[in-house]
Amino acid sequence: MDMCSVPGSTMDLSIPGICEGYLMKRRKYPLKGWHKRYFLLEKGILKYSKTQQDIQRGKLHGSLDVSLAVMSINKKAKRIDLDAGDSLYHLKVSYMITRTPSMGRHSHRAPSVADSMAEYFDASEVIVCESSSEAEASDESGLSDITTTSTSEPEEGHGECYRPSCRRTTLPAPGTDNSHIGIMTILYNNIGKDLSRVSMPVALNEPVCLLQRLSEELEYSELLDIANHIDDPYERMVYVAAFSISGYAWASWRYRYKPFNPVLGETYESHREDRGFHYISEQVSHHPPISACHAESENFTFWQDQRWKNKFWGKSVEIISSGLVNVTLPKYDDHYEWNKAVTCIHNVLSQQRFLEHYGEVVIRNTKSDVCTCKITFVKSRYWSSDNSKNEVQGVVLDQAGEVVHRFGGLWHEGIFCDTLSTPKCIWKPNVQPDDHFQFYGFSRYARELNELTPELKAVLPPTDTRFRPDQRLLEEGKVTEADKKKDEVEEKQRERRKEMAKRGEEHIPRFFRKSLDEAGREVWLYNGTYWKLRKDPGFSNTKNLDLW
Ligand SMILES: CC(C)CCC[C@@H](C)[C@H]1CC[C@H]2[C@@H]3CC=C4C[C@@H](O)CC[C@]4(C)[C@H]3CC[C@]12C
Repeated sequence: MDMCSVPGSTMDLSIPGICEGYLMKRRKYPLKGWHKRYFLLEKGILKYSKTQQDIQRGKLHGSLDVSLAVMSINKKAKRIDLDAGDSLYHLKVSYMITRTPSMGRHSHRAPSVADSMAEYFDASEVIVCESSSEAEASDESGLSDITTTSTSEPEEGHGECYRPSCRRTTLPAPGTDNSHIGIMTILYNNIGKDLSRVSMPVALNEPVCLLQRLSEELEYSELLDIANHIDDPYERMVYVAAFSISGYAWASWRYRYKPFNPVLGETYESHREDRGFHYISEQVSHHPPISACHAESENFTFWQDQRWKNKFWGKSVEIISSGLVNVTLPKYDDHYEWNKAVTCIHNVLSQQRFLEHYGEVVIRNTKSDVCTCKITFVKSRYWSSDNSKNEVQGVVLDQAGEVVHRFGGLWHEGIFCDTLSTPKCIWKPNVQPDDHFQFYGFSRYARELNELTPELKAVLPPTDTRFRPDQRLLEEGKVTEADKKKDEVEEKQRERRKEMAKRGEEHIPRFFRKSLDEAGREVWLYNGTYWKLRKDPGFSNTKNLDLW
């Protein structure tokens, strides 16, 4: 693609001239499509605006230092991808002219697709929602309405204890510093390989696995308990939406370690009497990795199968999940389903790493079309101040598409809705423990996930993550031993696969079965046997997989 050629020889080492002209720039997530922008590349700095006049007037929409970005050319799509670490750009050529300082301006413009496309303003790309300011989301006065079970103080003198306060509040050992580990080197040594097959040093791990992380999406299950008692369908939707957003809050603290990949057949249960639900999950496929889960309570059922793809852009990784989340509320016979936002690990190779969610999440009630909900996780603009970070905005729409409720806030700070009869904060994350940095950025809830009490030990199947030895060693701070064990666990998994292949057998998950949903998508559904078997005859009396 001859985008910018300085007349003369290819060996011309003189300072390149200014390149300028119109390019098509992919619109910010989630708004698909392209819009035309005027770009100017001078001394390695790429600036852009809506028009040439705007550039001249210094009215920039953005600028970036190309020498610090990773550029990749997608010939087939005729696209240039620029990963600046803090943000990702996708550009397409429509027409570009070259101007060297000595040349006059060639301001001819070729007709292009750009002309036929609708014009959009960057600023109006997001739904403007008055109620979503940071100030309001963190307005203490509005917060008294939230009911949280997890922050309530324990009652004194309580006999049998399953209150959150009786669970452990810290981990046996703090996390070790892993900043010295060269992820670059690991990647270079594995060029061309499927990264999910590359064994990473355990020091990059946190002592929970993806099945446990999936269960963290239920940390704010009280929002569903509330939703199951709201007669008004629009208001009910607001609470379901807040629940879907609450599952993203961990990202502002959990960017330094990666969870363990569950081995095929690994299970994880979470029996939360204090919260009124029981959760079961299983790794049902290894390549591609798929984790299925199912939770039940008096007030809701919750299930999903998590499958995702990674896109590495040079500095950042985008994680695109394809499974849908499902929630039913028995009182109103509702069945909600929604997609997931994209999670981006910015600057994945460096210490400036941070996570961002963006994209549009649509919640539908498959049992009724009274209302739908659209949530936008706003992609932050790198040139704007920090307060646009982590913004999320949503609307509940009626059948005619009219807005009934608006809500918004920041996914790491809280969600406020001012269209309810009493405007209020719908959700606010629990306060992080003071020492969270030392302990992998774990919330109180996350610290409880891998706890193995004697009572649990007696009833869990041996495939439960809590028995996974390498993860346990890491939790205890024994990194060297954990590393060795991790190799063994992975080797054992490979052996098992080989054996099965030899026998021509296919792995059959134990608690989930493959099925098709109404839209014909492949889904994994709970087969209803886990809690029954646990009770009778008990997992110590059943045949279980030997995973480690
Ligand atoms: C190189 C390493 C140490 C950097 C840390 C990477 C961390 C931040 C990455 C590794 C694996 C990632 C997870 C992989 C899969 C999913 C499922 C998706 O539906 C939501 C995001 C989520 C939960 C990702 C969040 C970010 C994550 C935890």
